[in-house]
Amino acid sequence: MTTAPTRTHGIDINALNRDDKSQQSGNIQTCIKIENLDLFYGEKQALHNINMSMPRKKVTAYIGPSGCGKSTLLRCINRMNDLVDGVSIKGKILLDDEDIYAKSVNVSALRRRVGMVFQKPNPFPKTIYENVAYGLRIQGINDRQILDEVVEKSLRGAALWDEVKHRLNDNALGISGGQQQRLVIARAIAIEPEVILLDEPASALDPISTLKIEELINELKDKYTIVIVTHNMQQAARVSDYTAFMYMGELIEFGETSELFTNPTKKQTEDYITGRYG
Ligand SMILES: Nc1ncnc2c1ncn2[C@@H]1O[C@H](COP(=O)(O)OP(=O)(O)OP(=O)(O)O)[C@@H](O)[C@H]1O
Repeated sequence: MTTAPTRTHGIDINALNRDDKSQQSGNIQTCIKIENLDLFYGEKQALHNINMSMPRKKVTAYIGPSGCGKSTLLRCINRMNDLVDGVSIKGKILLDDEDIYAKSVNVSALRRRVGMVFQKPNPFPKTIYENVAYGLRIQGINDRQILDEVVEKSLRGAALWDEVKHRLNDNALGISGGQQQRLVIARAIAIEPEVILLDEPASALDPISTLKIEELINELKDKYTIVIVTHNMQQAARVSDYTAFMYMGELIEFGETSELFTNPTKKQTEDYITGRYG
């Protein structure tokens, strides 16, 4: 009889993020479905026929070597690539069964449903309070009581409240990088999105701040569908339920993180996770 190994390819299998309850129930709903997606920057094709279904209230990680298209694919989910000159996109992305590239879609409304956090924390040069209240204010909500409640709830949701509750009127640029990144997450959740896109959210942070972001991701997935781009395979293994491995603009393999890291079906995936290239 063989015993399952506890470490494979440098990844601690026991540390893999597992959600036994939902897997046992088999009750996994799709939140985002990508169908036959091609993306071109001018003449150059950066994404080739991507197909995947990302489950609701789970964390999906995109991994792969530099330049393979992870950020490009992530940015398609809230149409951030629309802002890049010369981009053309074919195929579909369905959010709750609605094509987000349909002509009728209001892109601002889409971006309220699909929040995004970037690699480098980007708080506005305003107070901590006003950073979190920002999304409500631009919707015309100025009622102090409502704003107070949302600011507190969002900062608590981003695991930052206790650290900043006495300095809400301080400039957000004066807090640490790790705190700024949690503040940006608080700003994103204040408008109650359905999906949160995280583009290497911890790569500019120290190990303790990184750990806090990872713990936060674990808490946030109770409420939100999360997609994270990471260079760090250990991080993907720790925080995600599903992992997509990309290579040269193609989706090579997508599946449960615990499976993909321990039992990849494609040789390219195995080569990457064992450090043979990338
Ligand atoms: N705005 C742009 N204009 C032209 N080409 C671009 C643009 N953004 C990305 N690319 C190209 O598209 C390909 C995919 O880039 P992308 O940034 O999505 O990869 P990535 O996997 O996220 O890389 P990294 O891990 O280095 O951030 C690369 O060849 C890149 O040079």
